Amino acid sequence: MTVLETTELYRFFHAGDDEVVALGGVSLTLDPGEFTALRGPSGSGKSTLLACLSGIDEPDGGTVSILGERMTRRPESYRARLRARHFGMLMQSGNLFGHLTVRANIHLQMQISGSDRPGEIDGLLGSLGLDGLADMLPAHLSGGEAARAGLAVALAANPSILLCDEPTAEVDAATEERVIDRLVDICRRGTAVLVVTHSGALAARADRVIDIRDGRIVHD
Ligand SMILES: Nc1ncnc2c1ncn2[C@@H]1O[C@H](COP(=O)(O)OP(=O)(O)OP(=O)(O)O)[C@@H](O)[C@H]1O
Repeated sequence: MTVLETTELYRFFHAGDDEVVALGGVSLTLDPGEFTALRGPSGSGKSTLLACLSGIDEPDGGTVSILGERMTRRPESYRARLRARHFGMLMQSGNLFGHLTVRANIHLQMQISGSDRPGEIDGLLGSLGLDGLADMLPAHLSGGEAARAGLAVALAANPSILLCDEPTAEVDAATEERVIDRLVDICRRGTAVLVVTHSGALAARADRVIDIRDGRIVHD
């Protein structure tokens, strides 16, 4: 079964008299175990698309369905429930609570998603090159470490779909390979993974590369 399906997604923003078409009719499906890279220049609509796919933002037109259940045009509380149940997310704004350690952030996500496995936290961090950082507060991490800690939180949900915005920004090549290995690993266990990236190394390992320009898919 398709994990996520969108039909003709539109999203408009207004600044004074000007209208920006952030999404201009995006239709796509993501299947279990599929590793998809999403590429596009700055301002092409990548973050807007992730926000609409996850129900954080509501598109102005079109539908999003997760495992056959429509998410669009539902109350925010309904969308939030679907998001908690099915999605792992690493957004640009970050997804770590600043007053909790990395370990507590991951543990909280496990509890929210109903699979409390605290014994797996150190292994998860190790697989992302974050050994020894479990008891740090997010403010004490570098940008790249914070992004990977955010990815650990997203992975801890054991999600049906994982959405990541630039998970390998600010990391060296060896660490990037570890992160990509971890993404491939969760895909092989059935998660649909969609990653916004500018990384050639990541796109080369993806099953599928989607290019977006001016809010439209120009290559899939
Ligand atoms: N809240 C908003 N209000 C007004 N315009 C917005 C808003 N969010 C996005 N936009 C506009 O919509 C377009 C798409 O933005 P979006 O952030 O989705 O692009 P992006 O591809 O993620 O860019 P980047 O790679 O720089 O993060 C841009 O023209 C942006 O200025």
